[in-house]
Amino acid sequence: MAASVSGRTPLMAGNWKMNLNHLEAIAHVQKLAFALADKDYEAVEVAVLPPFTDLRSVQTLVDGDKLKIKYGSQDISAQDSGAYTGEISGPMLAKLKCTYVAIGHSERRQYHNENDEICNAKVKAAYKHGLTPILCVGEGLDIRKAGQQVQYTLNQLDGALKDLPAEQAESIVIAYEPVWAIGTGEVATPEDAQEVCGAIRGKLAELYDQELADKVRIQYGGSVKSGNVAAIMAQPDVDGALIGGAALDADEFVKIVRFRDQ
Ligand SMILES: O=C[C@H](O)COP(=O)(O)O
Repeated sequence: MAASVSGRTPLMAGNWKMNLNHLEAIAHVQKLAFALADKDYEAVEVAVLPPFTDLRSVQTLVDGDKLKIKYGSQDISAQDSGAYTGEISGPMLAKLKCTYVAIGHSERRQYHNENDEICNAKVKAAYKHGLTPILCVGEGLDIRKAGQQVQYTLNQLDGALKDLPAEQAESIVIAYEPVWAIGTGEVATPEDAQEVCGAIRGKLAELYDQELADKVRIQYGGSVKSGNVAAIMAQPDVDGALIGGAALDADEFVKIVRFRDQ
């Protein structure tokens, strides 16, 4: 897989949220696999984050057809096992050969009251079981209007990475998702994305060191589409995108993966 000038391979991840059942998931991944060619995977890492109920089907397809698409879950329990009704554990996700797990998505923070402490425990649970976290951070509209987006987002980062050793932190993926841009069609400008993604890299250098910070991939998320992805990806500290709505359309997702062609 080829890396960019930065040395970081871009990661395009489709977060399906609560969409597509397991049969639709198979059809969708087959469509992606048919459209994507070796040259796409050489330039970009491609991943999907389906609902839990789809993961076994996606695993069977990816394994059986030896697909290069990676997959992961949208959440993980901080616990390994036990009386936690409705939760899905790290060992279960590892058994399904998930590569990634999204942690702290703003919808989890908003609807399930997940705070930085919970995100921190989930990040540690992911590493404990060999899963790579995609840690989501980002400010709401009120914070943005107050001009506090950088400080707010860095505080979330700081909290979620508490006591995380460098050997783990160096492989984490951070997704900067301004909440006001999620599912609204209101995309942050490339400069808005760079401001916070650059600050995230700076914070990683402060918490660890510059070498580690330069390895970490930082995605932008929030109304990413084929028409705006190239300008966002042109920013020096943006190494991919976490795509919601547009990832549900296979043709559109493939165009996003091929952002270089635009
Ligand atoms: O995880 C993905 C983000 O929440 C972005 O969603 P969106 O592309 O539908 O705005």
